Parts: sequence; structure tokens; C-alpha cells
Amino acid sequence: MAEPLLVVEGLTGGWGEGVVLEDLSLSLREGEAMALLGRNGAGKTTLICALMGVARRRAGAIRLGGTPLERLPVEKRAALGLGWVPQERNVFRSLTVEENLTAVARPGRWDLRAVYGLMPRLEERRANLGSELSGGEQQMLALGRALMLNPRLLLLDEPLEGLAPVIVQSLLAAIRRLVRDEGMTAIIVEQHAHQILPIADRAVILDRGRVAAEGTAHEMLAAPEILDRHLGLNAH
Ligand SMILES: Nc1ncnc2c1ncn2[C@@H]1O[C@H](COP(=O)(O)OP(=O)(O)OP(=O)(O)O)[C@@H](O)[C@H]1O
Repeated sequence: MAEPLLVVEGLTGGWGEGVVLEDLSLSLREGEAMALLGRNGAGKTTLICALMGVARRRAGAIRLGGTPLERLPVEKRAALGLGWVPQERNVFRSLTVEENLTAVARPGRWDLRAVYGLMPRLEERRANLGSELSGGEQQMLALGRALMLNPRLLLLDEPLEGLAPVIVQSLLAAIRRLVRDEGMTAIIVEQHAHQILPIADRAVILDRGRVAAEGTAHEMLAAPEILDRHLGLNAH
């Protein structure tokens, strides 16, 4: 069988002199959606940042489609197909929704029409400035921008965090369509397992920078004791 789309082997790294991730290995096949779970400070964001080349790597390999990424700067990793939606969302506040989307576009399946089809709210707000959007709309825009790059692998860092329940439902529906119907390969960081496991294929639970448990989403849902042990209150 061909190598999985993403392969991480023995990744150790963190920020400055601090080590957060210790000898971490995982892989993800094309078309799979992985829920990346773990308590506050477990290292989920650090892992995403290490994949992007923003956090510091001390050892280990990262390959995307067989290409070693670990020595490449962030923009090269993006060009090779990593679509990153950081926790901070980073939309351009002085550009309209549509300008935000077209500013970064690369040809492929995901164009304005497809993004508006997935998230109609963005089309309704197409002429509004980034600064005029609600938190949920900004999150949708950040996702739309990443899609416009037509990535091979989408990295979503806590996309639901801090959003009103009604927006959480509509964003979850979009993410579900993306990974279930469109077959987008994705890693989705989430603190609340129950939100994301129903739409994921697999799950990895981080604890103190290591993989504490992994399995299919189905297995995780059927093993509340594992979720309780590693996630505590956030398991539910
Ligand atoms: N940009 C950063 N610069 C410096 N240190 C960071 C940065 N991001 C995270 N850290 C540190 O890395 C450690 C792991 O945090 P990380 O954010 O990766 O965990 P997490 O699992 O994503 O938790 P959370 O759900 O709170 O975001 C923490 O000690 C945190 O302070």
C-alpha cells in the first residue's frame, strides 16, 4: 500500500528551549478526518504549529505525499498542500469577505462558488468587511480561505472555540459535509470529544505531548473510560 498522505515520525519539539512534543508519531491517509483531542496544554496547537513549521522541531520527520517537509519554511509547506486555519483565524479585517477569499485563491475544486455553496452565510456577507463579521462568520471565512488554496490536508485548530451554539451547529454541518461528502483530508483539533468524534474517522488523544491513545472514532465513542481518563470533563 502507498504511504499515507501525512506521516509524522518521532517528532520532538516545542517553543524556544521548551520541549512540548515528545517522540510523537502518527499518520493519516488521504480522505481521512482525524480528531486531535487532549486537555488544555496537551500540545495540540503545538503539533499543528510544528506541522506548519512555526513551532520549533528538534527531531523527527514530517512527510506529505512522500515529500519531507521538516526543513521547509511555512509558505513552502502551504504551497505543498497544508491548509492551516489557526486558532486566531487571521482574517484580513480591512478586506471584504469576497476579497479575503480571492486574495489567496489557487485553482482547483474549491472556488468562490464551491465555498459559498458550503457556507451560504459567507455569500450573504460577501460585501462586508472582515472587521464587521461575528466570531462565527470569521471562522467560516478562515475556513473558506484555507479551502480556496485547495489544500491536500486541512489543519483546523479548535474551529468551534468560543462560538455561539447556533453557529457551532452550522459550522459543524459544513465541516461534516467537507470531510464526509467531499472527502477532504483533515486534522481537527477539538477539546470536546463528543462534538467532533461523530464526524471523524479516527482520533488521536494527546497527553503531555505524547500520543496517549488512538483508534477509530467509532472505537473512541464506544470507550468512554478512555475518553474520561485522558480528557476528563471534556470527554462529554
Ligand atoms: N505560540 C506559542 N508560543 C509559545 N508557547 C506556546 C505557544 N503555543 C503554545 N505554547 C505552549 O505550549 C504548551 C502546550 O500548549 P498547546 O497550546 O500546544 O496545547 P493545546 O493542547 O493546544 O491546549 P489548548 O487547548 O489550551 O490550546 C503550553 O505550555 C503552551 O504555553
